[in-house]
Amino acid sequence: MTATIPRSPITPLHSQFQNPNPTPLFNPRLLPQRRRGIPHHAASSSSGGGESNRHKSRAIELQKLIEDSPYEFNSKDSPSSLPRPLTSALLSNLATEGSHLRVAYQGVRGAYSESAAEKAYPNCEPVPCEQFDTAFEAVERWLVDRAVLPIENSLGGSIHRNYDLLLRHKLHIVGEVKLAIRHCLLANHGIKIEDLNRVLSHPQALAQCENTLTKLGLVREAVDDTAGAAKHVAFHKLKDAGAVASMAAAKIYGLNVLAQDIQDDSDNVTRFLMLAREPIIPGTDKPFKTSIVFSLEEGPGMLFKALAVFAMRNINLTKIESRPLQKQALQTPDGNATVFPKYFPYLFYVDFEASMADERAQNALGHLKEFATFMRVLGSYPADNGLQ
Ligand SMILES: O=C(O)C(=O)C[C@]1(C(=O)O)C=C[C@@H](O)C=C1
Repeated sequence: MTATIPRSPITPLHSQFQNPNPTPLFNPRLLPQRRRGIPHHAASSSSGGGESNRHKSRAIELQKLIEDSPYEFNSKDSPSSLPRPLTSALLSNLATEGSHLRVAYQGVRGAYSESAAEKAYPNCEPVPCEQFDTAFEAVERWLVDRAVLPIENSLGGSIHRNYDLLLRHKLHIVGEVKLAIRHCLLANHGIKIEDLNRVLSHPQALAQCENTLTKLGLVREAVDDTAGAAKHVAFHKLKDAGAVASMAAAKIYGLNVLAQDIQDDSDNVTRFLMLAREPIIPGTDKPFKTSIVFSLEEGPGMLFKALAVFAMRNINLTKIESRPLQKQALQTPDGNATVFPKYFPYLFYVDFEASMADERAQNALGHLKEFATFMRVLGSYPADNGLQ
């Protein structure tokens, strides 16, 4: 059963954006060229100018970054201070520098995804979105600069919707961030655990607390996000319902914490992807991961053959996910009956531990392309090895 959650006071972005042609928050192509000896291609992607103050200050920030960059030189400089090429370190700093970035996440204030956005881009402005699709669309339409979305959880598994959306949209994975998820059981003040009949939360959160909720005999009700559940319980002053959400959500919505760390395993980690309109330049200066999606002809040993392109180059795979290609039912020519194919066609999503700048990765993908019916690189990005 899905409860209806009232809108946040700061209304989250929803899919039907009002302005069909929103002004880009920062479109490098619209900015004037750099004046002080910066090579054309560097200047065109980094200097300032814009309409709003926010836009201007963003441009100034980026201008300053370029001024501090190894490209800075003037005609009186000695040869040793001639421009040095951009390094991947500089570019990935640009990519992870959070100040003034607007970052879309799914949910309302207090959602784990908001914490993930703040962890990925410190000092960013997190922008709540109603659905995952909305966050993808917000980046594509320049309403925000990045999106941070959950992709898998150590207890609940994959967030399939986001795998499907990665393919449907043209965004690039520019990073990953892992967040420890510690769920609390929240209720209005004065309510005891014994008073509760039901509990509201995001389906992933409910799944991650399966054992505790079963022991308590609570009926689960799925809603869009954990913080939205907390908000609903507080807003409607519910007496028979609690919410599974974060400690942050308890504070924001003024709820009491009835139980802490109710997830089935104390090591509960969600991995989030950082998405942008442009890819980052892959480096080899730190551990990188690459995410791809491909499909194969039906036949014996095809997947084995596909995975062997990595094994034979000693490339470690960190994740494989298969998703049905969404045309499982075929109409007959008369349009009346439905023919089911003998096999469901599948898409395979694979993450591996190598940068696209690594020759082994290029060779592996070149090899895979020889027999894959479709292949796309979703992104090559620094690995988050912080939470293991
Ligand atoms: O509901 C939230 O707070 C979310 O950020 C969503 C979400 C998810 O989709 O997996 C994120 C992290 C947790 O695993 C539980 C829920």
